Amino acid sequence: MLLTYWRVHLLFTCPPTAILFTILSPFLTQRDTLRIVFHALIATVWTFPWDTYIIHHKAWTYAPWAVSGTVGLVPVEEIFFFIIQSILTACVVLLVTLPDLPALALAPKLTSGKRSVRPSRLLRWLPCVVFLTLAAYGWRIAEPIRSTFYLGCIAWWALPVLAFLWALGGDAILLRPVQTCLSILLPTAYLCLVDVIALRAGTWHISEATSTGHTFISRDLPTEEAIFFLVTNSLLTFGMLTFDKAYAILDNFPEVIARRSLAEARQFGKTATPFSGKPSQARMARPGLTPAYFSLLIRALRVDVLGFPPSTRARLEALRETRRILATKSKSFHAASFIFPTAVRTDLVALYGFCRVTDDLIDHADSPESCKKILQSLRDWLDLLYPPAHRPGTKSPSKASSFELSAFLYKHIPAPAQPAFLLMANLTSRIPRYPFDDLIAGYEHDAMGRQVITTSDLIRYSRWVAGSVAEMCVWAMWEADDGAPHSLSSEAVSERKRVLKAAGDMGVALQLINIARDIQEDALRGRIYIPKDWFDEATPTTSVSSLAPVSLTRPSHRQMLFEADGQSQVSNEFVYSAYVSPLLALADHYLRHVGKAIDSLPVSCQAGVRAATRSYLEIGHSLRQAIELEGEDFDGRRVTVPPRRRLLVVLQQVYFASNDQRPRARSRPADTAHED
Ligand SMILES: CC1=C(/C=C/C(C)=C/C=C/C(C)=C/C=C/C=C(C)/C=C/C=C(C)/C=C/C2=C(C)CCCC2(C)C)C(C)(C)CCC1
Repeated sequence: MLLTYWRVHLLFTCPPTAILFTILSPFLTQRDTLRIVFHALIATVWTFPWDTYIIHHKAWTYAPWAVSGTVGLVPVEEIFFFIIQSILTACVVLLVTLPDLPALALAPKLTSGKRSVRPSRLLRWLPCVVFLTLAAYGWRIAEPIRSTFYLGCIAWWALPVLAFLWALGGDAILLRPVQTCLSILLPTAYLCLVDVIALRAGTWHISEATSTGHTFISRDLPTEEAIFFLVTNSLLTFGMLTFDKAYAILDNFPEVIARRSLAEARQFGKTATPFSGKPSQARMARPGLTPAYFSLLIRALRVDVLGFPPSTRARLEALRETRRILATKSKSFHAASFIFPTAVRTDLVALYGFCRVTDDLIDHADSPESCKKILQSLRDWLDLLYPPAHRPGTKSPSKASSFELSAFLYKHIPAPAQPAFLLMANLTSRIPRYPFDDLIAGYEHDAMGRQVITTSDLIRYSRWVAGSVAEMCVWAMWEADDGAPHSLSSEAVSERKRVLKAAGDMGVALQLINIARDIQEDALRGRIYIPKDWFDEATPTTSVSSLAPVSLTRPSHRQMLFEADGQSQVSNEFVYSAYVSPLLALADHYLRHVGKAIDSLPVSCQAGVRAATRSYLEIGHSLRQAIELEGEDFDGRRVTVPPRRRLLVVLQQVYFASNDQRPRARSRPADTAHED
């Protein structure tokens, strides 16, 4: 069977591209699509005239039976090749950089004190000089009658663009050496293999007169072809990573981009007010093949990262440190964050880092007084970040300067926690104050040893500690949504309110599952979150009796659990199932509207939220299974979900979640008359 040019594509270039595209599709953002389309376009525009020129000089020829038609001298299949290779390599870049935070590749880690910037400047400019020199040499040797024609043509055609890309993004590319090498070498190796197959089948032919005759690895692979794929994949990889650099600056350090107008400058300092639309100008630009968008990207790329002002540099280091802490202390969160688009991921790292370190500060406080001091410091921090609302007739309160913020941190917050505070300060333009206040109220509840008396106390507590965090995440997702409208209609505002309510409910549900899993562990730490009145046989409330009908009448339950406080172990006679099941039923109640609300989140975040929620719900599922099997003998051990099962659930949610598989309540308790 003759291997026509279309067959080469159908058999060898389309399938891997389709597979990679399908793997990536749940994670693709508008920006990614734009990057891919841009590269396919520019590859075609840049390569077509050059290809016409080398075909004209017969550097390469194609068998007439192998092509279906031509545009000028160039076969249509060849034009398709420019496009498909761009998509293939762009997908490889996206895949290998999926777990990255591109902001961290903006500048090398600050080591002891001030580092010399000379080596980095040298590395940024030296390759440009080398590329341009080689391009000039290529121009000299690219005479049509010489055996160096094809090699020379590749050099003068590709190397000036490589030099340009290196000048724009070389510093960021250098800091991602593994990702860069993989993105270039994997498609290069594969396309060389395809090339060998096509050359052997006679689909196309490289002229002996205009090539050096050297081969690489295989006898059938001319060195020029290997170099050709190496440089084209380098062009695509450098281009993709340079876009990443621009986005990292726009998303994380918009203040360093030259401000053009006073209005724009004001926007940078604006704090989020509920539903005011998108606050930051730099993030507001909608991706598109428009001059305005590209001029914004170029402005970002013109920033000298090594010359970042100290406060910006400090934030970059804070991000690095917070990410390091999360990667060691919270592996599952760290892994789960890969599912989110990078613009959201940085904010989620900042949020989670802040929650984690503030929780640790409270947990490790050595006395109730120091606990109170920490709580007060947290509130003072919020006052600095969110000046009180401006009242008519009074002087408008101004935001604290970065000097004031640093001075506050230095005085009141232990050094290891400071990076997380610094990062969180960057979120105030996207997340309003109220969920942070709620979180602090939750900390206070724990720190002051307050008791959970009623079901509504339990729900309020769960809203404070978990619902608040879920709402913060939703705010971060909206802000990073590049497809969101710039001003919101009244329907969009009510939709957002509904989503925020559902996010709060989801936080409550997940916290209830957490409590159900950790009853024993919490009791050993002196914390009991089961409402006290669930133990009270004398006055069972309607809702409690419907939720926990089985063993509330057992005389010794209340005593046993509360006696565990301060003792070394919890009695084995405690009937855990009597409290775990109602807690799970209550969680189901709060999950009722969650699935629908997830569908209203920015599309690029839906897979991540679904996967994170679903894998958490698996804990509830495992608890239920244990209770179904063991009944009243269930001993309250901390159930875990095996990593394989978790991975499966995540994959299923990311790739196959249909409406009936999305996170939702299992069943509705008979009586769900909870106050909340
Ligand atoms: C020839 C030949 C062939 C093939 C072909 C092909 C396949 C091609 C491809 C090609 C390609 C695939 C190319 C590519 C290119 C690319 C480029 C050229 C790029 C550029 C870029 C840029 C320039 C960018 C820039 C930027 C950024 C990055 C950011 C923002 C801003 C700006 C826009 C500035 C064969 C083997 C068949 C046979 C023999 C011969």
